[in-house]
Amino acid sequence: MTAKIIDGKEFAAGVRAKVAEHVVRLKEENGLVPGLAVVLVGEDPASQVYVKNKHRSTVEVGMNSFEHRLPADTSEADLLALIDQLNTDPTVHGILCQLPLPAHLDEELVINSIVPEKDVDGFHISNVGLLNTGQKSMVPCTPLGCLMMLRDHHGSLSGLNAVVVGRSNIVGKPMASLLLRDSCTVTIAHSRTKNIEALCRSADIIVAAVGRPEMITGDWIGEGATVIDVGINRIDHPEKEGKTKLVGDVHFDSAVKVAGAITPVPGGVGPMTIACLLASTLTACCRSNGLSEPEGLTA
Ligand SMILES: Nc1nc2c(c(=O)[nH]1)N[C@@H](CN(C=O)c1ccc(C(=O)N[C@@H](CCC(=O)O)C(=O)O)cc1)CN2
Repeated sequence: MTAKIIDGKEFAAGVRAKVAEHVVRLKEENGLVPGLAVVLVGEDPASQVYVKNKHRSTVEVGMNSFEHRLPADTSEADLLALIDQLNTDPTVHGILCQLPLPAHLDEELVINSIVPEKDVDGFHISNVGLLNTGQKSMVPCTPLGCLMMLRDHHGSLSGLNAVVVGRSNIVGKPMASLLLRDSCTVTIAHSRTKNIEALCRSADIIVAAVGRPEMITGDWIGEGATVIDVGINRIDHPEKEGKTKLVGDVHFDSAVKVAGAITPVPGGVGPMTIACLLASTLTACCRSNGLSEPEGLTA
C-alpha cells in the first residue's frame, strides 16, 4: 500500500478562501472587519518568520492585522499593559503572544492575561477547561487543523481508535480532547508508555506530536492507518554536508508504505496552523458580535 498524501498546503488554502468569503460578507452585511493582534517579544528567528507569515495571511483574507514587536528585554509589566490595552480595544477580536517567550517572562501568567474570548490560541486556562468539558471554547490552532484534515479524510471519526503520541498542553492534550469529542477512543502515549509500538500499531489514527525526529517508523503503523505528523524538526541533512533538512516525528519513507493516509513535513499540519488562526479570529469576531459562527471552520 502507498498512502494518500494529505496536502496541508492545499487544505490550508481552502480554509483561507472560506475565511476570506466570510470576511467579505461580514463587512457588507454587518460593517465589521475582524482584527488580529500578534505580539512578538524578542528576535527568535523562527518566531519572526511565523509572525511575518501571520501578518501576511491576515491581510490577504481581508482582516486587520496589528503587529506588536517588542524588544527581548521587555518587562512583564510592559507586556501585560499592552495585553490589557488589546483586551479592551474593540477593533481587536483575536490576540496571541508568539511562543516561546523569553525566559524571564512567565508564559502562563501572560497567556492567562488575555481575555478568553480573544484568546485565539486557545491556551487560556478557561478555554482549556471549556474544551475539556465539551463546552464552546477557543481551540488551539494546530489540533484544530489536524481535526479538520481528519474529518475531511474519514467523514465521521466516531468509534475509531486514536493514539496521540505526545502530551503537551499546546498539541497533545487538546488534540486528545477534540478526538474524544468526535467519539474516538483515545489513548495519549508518551515517553513512559509501555509497548508504545504495539499500541500505535493498533490505532486507526496516529497523531505524532512528540518532538522527536522520525521516531515513529513504518513498523509502528497498522496497515491503512491515518498518520498526522505534527513534528517540525530541523536535522542535519543526511546527504548534503553543512545543510539541514526539516523532518517530522514520523519516518515518512517507511510510514508512507504502510499508512492509508499521511501528512508530509513540510507541507502538512504546519500550514494549517496559520489558516486555523484566521478561522478562529473570524469565529471570535462573530461570537463577540452575537453572530452565527462560520460553518466548518470551528471544532
Ligand atoms: N502563540 C503560538 N506560538 C506558537 C504556535 C502557536 O500555534 N501559537 N505554534 C508554533 C509556531 N507556528 C505558529 O505560530 C507555526 C509553526 C509552523 C508552521 C509551518 O507552516 N511550518 C511549515 C514549515 C516551515 C519551515 O520551513 O520552517 C510546514 O510544516 O510546512 C506555521 C506556524 C510555535 N509557536
